[in-house]
Amino acid sequence: MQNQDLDSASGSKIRVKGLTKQFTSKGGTFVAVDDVSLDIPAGRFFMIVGPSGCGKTTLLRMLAGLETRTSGSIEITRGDTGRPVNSMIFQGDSIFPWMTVWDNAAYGLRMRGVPKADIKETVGHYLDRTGLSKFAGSYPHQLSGGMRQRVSIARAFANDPEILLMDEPFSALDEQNKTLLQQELLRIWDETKKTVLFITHSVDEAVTMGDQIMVMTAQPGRAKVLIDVPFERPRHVLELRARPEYGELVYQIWDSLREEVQRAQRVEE
Ligand SMILES: Nc1ncnc2c1ncn2[C@@H]1O[C@H](COP(=O)(O)OP(=O)(O)OP(=O)(O)O)[C@@H](O)[C@H]1O
Repeated sequence: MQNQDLDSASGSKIRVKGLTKQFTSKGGTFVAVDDVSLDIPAGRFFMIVGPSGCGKTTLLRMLAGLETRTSGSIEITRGDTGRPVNSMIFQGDSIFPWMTVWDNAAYGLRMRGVPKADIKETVGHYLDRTGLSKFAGSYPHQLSGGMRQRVSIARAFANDPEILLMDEPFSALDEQNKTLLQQELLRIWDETKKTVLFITHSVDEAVTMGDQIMVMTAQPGRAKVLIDVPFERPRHVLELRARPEYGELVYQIWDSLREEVQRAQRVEE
């Protein structure tokens, strides 16, 4: 099933209605994502938090067109510029191990036949913004995990998609690297204001990065609550986390998430 194009006059970048996904396994049929509806305007940094197994990745994969949907609709606004609809960044390595940093970052643009001079300018810009210029000729195995995720970020932004889909991109990183990459992503995002859907397990990450947070229920994954994040941009990660209002919002979201995490644990037991 193809995702449909959305009329740009509607003001929505992504509109999802009644999205549902059932999987069938040996044990029978179960509902992974249940009747999720979303209306996300262009330029929103939209976060999805929920307990393990609640269908976050399945939801993102349906938006990326990598997973069919059982019912419901997905509409995404597209310009007529030939840009890709989406770029994805995963938790693990989403870059090609046999390509240099430069070639990884340039991949999407080359595939689209973008003129060489434009590729040079765009890739040079994003390698600079991610601190990778010196490593342009390196291969992924020569880089740390944090640097490999920077390559993914550079590639995704260089690709200039309509929307960016991120599935726990920093969850495998240590705390220091995670904080650094969150700050870098915020800085790069501020320049482009792309529409982002970002999955995380971390309430802190959701509040630090997002404009709006959807908390999902334990399986079957439904939209439990939508919470606006009122903090101004540009954001400084550490300064933001020191603010009392930040702690209050984290607490409020945890309150909503706690019973879902407990419910998910009971399902697993
Ligand atoms: N291809 C598949 N076939 C059968 N079941 C699947 C498939 N993909 C996912 N599932 C199941 O659907 C449910 C939701 O999975 P999903 O990966 O979307 O959850 P998640 O919220 O992203 O989990 P986590 O936070 O642990 O990554 C899980 O029970 C998972 O086992």
